[in-house]
Amino acid sequence: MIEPSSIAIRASGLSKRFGDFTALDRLDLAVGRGVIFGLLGPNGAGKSTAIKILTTLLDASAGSAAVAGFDVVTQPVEVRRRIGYVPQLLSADGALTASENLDLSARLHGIYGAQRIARVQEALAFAGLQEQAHKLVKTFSGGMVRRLEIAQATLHYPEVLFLDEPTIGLDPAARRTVWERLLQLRGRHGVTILISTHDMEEADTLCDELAILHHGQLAVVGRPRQLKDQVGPGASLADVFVHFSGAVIDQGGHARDVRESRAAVLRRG
Ligand SMILES: Nc1ncnc2c1ncn2[C@@H]1O[C@H](COP(=O)(O)OP(=O)(O)OP(=O)(O)O)[C@@H](O)[C@H]1O
Repeated sequence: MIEPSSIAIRASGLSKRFGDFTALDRLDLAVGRGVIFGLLGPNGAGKSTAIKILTTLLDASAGSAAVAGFDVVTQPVEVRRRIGYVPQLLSADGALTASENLDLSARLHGIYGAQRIARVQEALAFAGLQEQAHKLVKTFSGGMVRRLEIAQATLHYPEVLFLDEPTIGLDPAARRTVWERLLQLRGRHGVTILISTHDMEEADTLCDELAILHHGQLAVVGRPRQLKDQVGPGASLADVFVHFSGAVIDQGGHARDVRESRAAVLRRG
């Protein structure tokens, strides 16, 4: 049993209906501080909907949620001050340089003067983009853009970071670099991280705990090891996913084809 004060994200009976369609159905979650938590589920399972409600971008139809100790409905400003959010679609501006993007994020978070200059430098170092600081983001690889976006989302030192499919469309090396950055944030700053992912390796190696959503409902929650043991001897996380969601996994270990995703920087050209 986790002590209430050490819970960074709590959802109770969280539901979302779009007309007659129920996208999220009475979701209960408790994510401890400093945990890297993965949300898995087939396309349309309700992962992004849950993230949008927890980040105050969408109102729930029923239930309640608290992030960093504040209610997402009654205290949205307090929640926003304490979270970072990396959305599924690109959020960095391709027509600006890395440095300008970070500067903009700092201003949006009310960070000014010498502190802003220092934070931007720190963020460039964190993203490994010091040498590209003055290059336009539209010239960056997908991995560089993602590292920049994570740096932008953490410039104000959030307690909780939400990432919607952070490594989708990235090559294995770029994906690992993103994982390293996330582990660094958790290790050095104790940031709680919630990610949605279709990538079984990411879920297995990066996440401390996982929840599998299916048709908007929580199918199962637990540590990767526990979930594999629950399914049977020698079970992989892909087996766990198929067992609890009934969905298929492609040959790359992904729960769906992601070719269409993140057409990346091209659309900014
Ligand atoms: N604004 C909306 N209006 C109507 N239906 C919506 C809306 N947003 C989401 N949905 C539906 O709700 C369901 C859950 O969508 P959601 O984006 O949360 O799924 P997901 O698990 O994140 O899927 P994916 O892995 O494809 O990103 C889907 O069937 C989607 O079509």
